[in-house]
Amino acid sequence: MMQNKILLVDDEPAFRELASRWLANQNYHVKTASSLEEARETIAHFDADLVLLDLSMPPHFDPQVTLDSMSDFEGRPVIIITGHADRDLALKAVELGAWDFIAKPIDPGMLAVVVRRAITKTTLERELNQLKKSTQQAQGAASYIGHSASSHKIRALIERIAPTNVRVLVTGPSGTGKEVISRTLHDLSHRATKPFVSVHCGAIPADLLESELFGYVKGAFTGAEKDKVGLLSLADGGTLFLDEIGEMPLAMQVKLLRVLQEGTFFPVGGREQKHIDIRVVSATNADLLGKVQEGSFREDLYYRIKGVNIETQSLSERLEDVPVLLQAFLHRLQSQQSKNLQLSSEALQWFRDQTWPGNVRELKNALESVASICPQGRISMEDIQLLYPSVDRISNTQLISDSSMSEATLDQQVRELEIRLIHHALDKSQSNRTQAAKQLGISRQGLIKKIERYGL
Ligand SMILES: Nc1ncnc2c1ncn2[C@@H]1O[C@H](COP(=O)(O)OP(=O)(O)OP(=O)(O)O)[C@@H](O)[C@H]1O
Repeated sequence: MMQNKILLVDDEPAFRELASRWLANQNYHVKTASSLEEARETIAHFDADLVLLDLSMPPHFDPQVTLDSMSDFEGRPVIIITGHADRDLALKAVELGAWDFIAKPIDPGMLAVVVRRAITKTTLERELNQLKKSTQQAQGAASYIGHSASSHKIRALIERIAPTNVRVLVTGPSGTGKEVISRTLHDLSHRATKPFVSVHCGAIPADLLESELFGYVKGAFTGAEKDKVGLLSLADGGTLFLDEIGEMPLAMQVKLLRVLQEGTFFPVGGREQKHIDIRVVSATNADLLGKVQEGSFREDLYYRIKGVNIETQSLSERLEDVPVLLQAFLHRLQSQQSKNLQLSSEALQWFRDQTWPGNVRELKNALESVASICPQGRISMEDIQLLYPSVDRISNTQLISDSSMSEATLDQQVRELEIRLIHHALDKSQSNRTQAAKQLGISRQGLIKKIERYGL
């Protein structure tokens, strides 16, 4: 059976010796440290399931310093060892996230119970995380939905690069799933159980961005009444998602470059250098190279963040994704609203016929709005017309059954019908021939030939 690992941190040699021998007899693998510094070094290569931490440690013998150091053992339960006089501090430690405390002189029976409970908790949490990870891995990049060749390619790329540490730049129009891609890269990586921290570089005012990212120390500026941990530290071990990176102010770009080069930074007003281990995934809908050329984005930073580039396409260039996206969103809505939702064939056609300049975000919002006002489960054109009063109700089926054609020959009818369908598709796609061809289910070349043949 696998032995659980315990790190015992205490400056009293006799206590270390006795307690570690006793725990080893209980079949735990124990390592000891006599100072906080030694504890930090040990934990770097000894993946302890539990830390037993004396509250008063050299060189400071200041319990507050020990409490501050608890973040070094993050992800593992910490049991505080106290003298009787430290009871209030021990309670404070529990408030700050310690699993429990135990007072000296230690009762071995009590120690056994507290240690076993804490280890059971870590083991269960690890199993749960493992289970989540294997479910996610089994699904692969399925959360990025789409049937088009471009969507298949994106999923394949995500699955290939997610397990690596390579930096990724996701580019493409707004609402095309850049954040979905970034999140999936994280979920399929070995960092999945650590945080995914998303920073919208354009939404945070330039003068606040530095303190938001790097954090600050008490007194760094007016109003800094206590230390604040920045987003970079919160993302430690996980993924930092820099959304709209093209909007990052130039002064901040220099500072970010240093973090990416050295993996270190100073909180605002602080002297203690922080080390972080993050994977950076950035996204933009701007032309970043264009920004480099015009001087508003640093070239060195561009090459630092670029790593692998994943490029999304606008929805109008991959209209074949619309039905499968609708189906997935309907499915999600169904489980949220616990009502059976369906699209009538006319409604489905309407969704397929739109150009969706806001891409998947707009498609999803439109579906959600229409579904929310649909009285029964079946979404019809009446529901759509309530929200989109200018909707053109001419559907392809109606075009085909137009009675004014019934007297003409079959060839003439086909010609008339084709001309009307082509006009309809060109109107809908604002004369974009590629999109119109897709809507009609023919190649672009085929459409151009028909346009020439009919003199349109
Ligand atoms: N391929 C997709 N599969 C599943 N959901 C998608 C897909 N593309 C977009 N979405 C959904 O569309 C919405 C917008 O997606 P997302 O925020 O990832 O786009 P974005 O490209 O990052 O947009 P922006 O550039 O405006 O930040 C979200 O609700 C997301 O779930």
